[in-house]
Amino acid sequence: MNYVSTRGGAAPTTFRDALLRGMAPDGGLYMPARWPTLSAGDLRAAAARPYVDLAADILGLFAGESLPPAAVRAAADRLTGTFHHAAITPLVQLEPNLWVLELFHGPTAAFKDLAMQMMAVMTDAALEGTGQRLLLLTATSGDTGAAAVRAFAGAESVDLAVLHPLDRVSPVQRRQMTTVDAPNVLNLAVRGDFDDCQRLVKAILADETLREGRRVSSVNSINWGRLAGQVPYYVAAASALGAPHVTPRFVVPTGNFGDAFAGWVARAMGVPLTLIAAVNRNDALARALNHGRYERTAANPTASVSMDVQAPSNFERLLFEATGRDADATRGFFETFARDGAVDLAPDLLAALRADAAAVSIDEDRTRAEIAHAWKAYGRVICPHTAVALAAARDMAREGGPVVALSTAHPAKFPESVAPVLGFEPPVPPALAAITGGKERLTVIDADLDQALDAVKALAGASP
Ligand SMILES: N[C@@H](CCOP(=O)(O)O)C(=O)O
Repeated sequence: MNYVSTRGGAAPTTFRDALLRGMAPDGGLYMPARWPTLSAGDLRAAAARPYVDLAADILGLFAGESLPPAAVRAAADRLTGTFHHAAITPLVQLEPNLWVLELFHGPTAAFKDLAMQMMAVMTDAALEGTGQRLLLLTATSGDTGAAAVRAFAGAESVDLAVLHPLDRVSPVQRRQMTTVDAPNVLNLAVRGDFDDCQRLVKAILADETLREGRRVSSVNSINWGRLAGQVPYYVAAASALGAPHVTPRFVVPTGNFGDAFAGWVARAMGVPLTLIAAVNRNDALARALNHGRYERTAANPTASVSMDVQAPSNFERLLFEATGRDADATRGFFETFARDGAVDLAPDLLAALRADAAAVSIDEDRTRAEIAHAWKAYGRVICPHTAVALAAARDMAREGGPVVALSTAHPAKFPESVAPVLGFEPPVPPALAAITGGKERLTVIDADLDQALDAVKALAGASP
């Protein structure tokens, strides 16, 4: 299985190399050269299989021969030891046509653990025997950073730099990242928003001087390894609902569009499903799909902090596909976007994008109302991100056919948003029980490439 860049200027490469690069050297994102397929029989069987078996098979399809099969199997098996639910991703029915897919039973109580735990094992395998050190970078609006710190803190051959927007992640998310005392982890709190952090990560990845003597990659969903690890739960859930004979709608709370794009991938592999991205009032994606103009604005703080994203990285993958894999058009689009901050979508391109995904924006009042409704109607305490998805999903369930809202994080990560609505604090799950005290370690920087590079070079022991 080969991987190609969305911008067409990088040589095709392997899964292993894509994993260890994070982004293609031409600034594009890696995509499989062709989509592996699941047969109708695979889909019928998936629901009855243990999640880790399904995950191992799907990861194996993407890894090809570039990683030993035993490493891929060990990556999937890691979920058994680290998740607090036997089903790993339980699907829970709320109403006749409405389900939530619980993705928060991992060690940091967010869906990011599903792929991140597997990436840690695959990364070890990819580095084995190379004698190389790997510098990993991640931009986070809260959940990815926590999952990355948990997965890579103390890793022998890895350094990890996590950039989060200062004061714009929840206190629990921040402490999950900053109270871990590991010499290979650096937390940078950036005066800016998530998009500034992601821009800095992409710029650091492009810095050739850092690459002397080490590999440099990212554990954001720009890395294909992250997306591959998020495909299995779509397959498992669709199969449980009757695929291939049923076409469920998945409503995905969306920030960087990685989770939603993993759903797109499942469909490309043969899973019948419809994709709806639910965003908060940071609605660049919804404006693009609904009004035809992709425009970056500063991110607004919301209760669903992890979705405070206005330049979702994986829109590039969706656009690449919607252009019929036209790398020149994709490169041109994102160069214009980087320069002007806005691009109008041509009618045929917009139609192709709309055939792939829909998007709805849920405001803060509806988010709070949905948290209240979920408690009153179902006795469930949900996080603000889940509330954004569930608000949209409930509307759709009335139209008929199965609708699944992805429940991406545990509410105890966001007590400051949930408690004022419900009048009580969300119960704390085992994964979060230990995160109350502890000294915090973080360095505050401006949204400035030189400051970020200096800090990252100090972590990696590179010459300034
Ligand atoms: N929602 C994210 C933002 C980064 O997303 P990713 O899936 O690209 O890592 C977060 O919580 O950090």
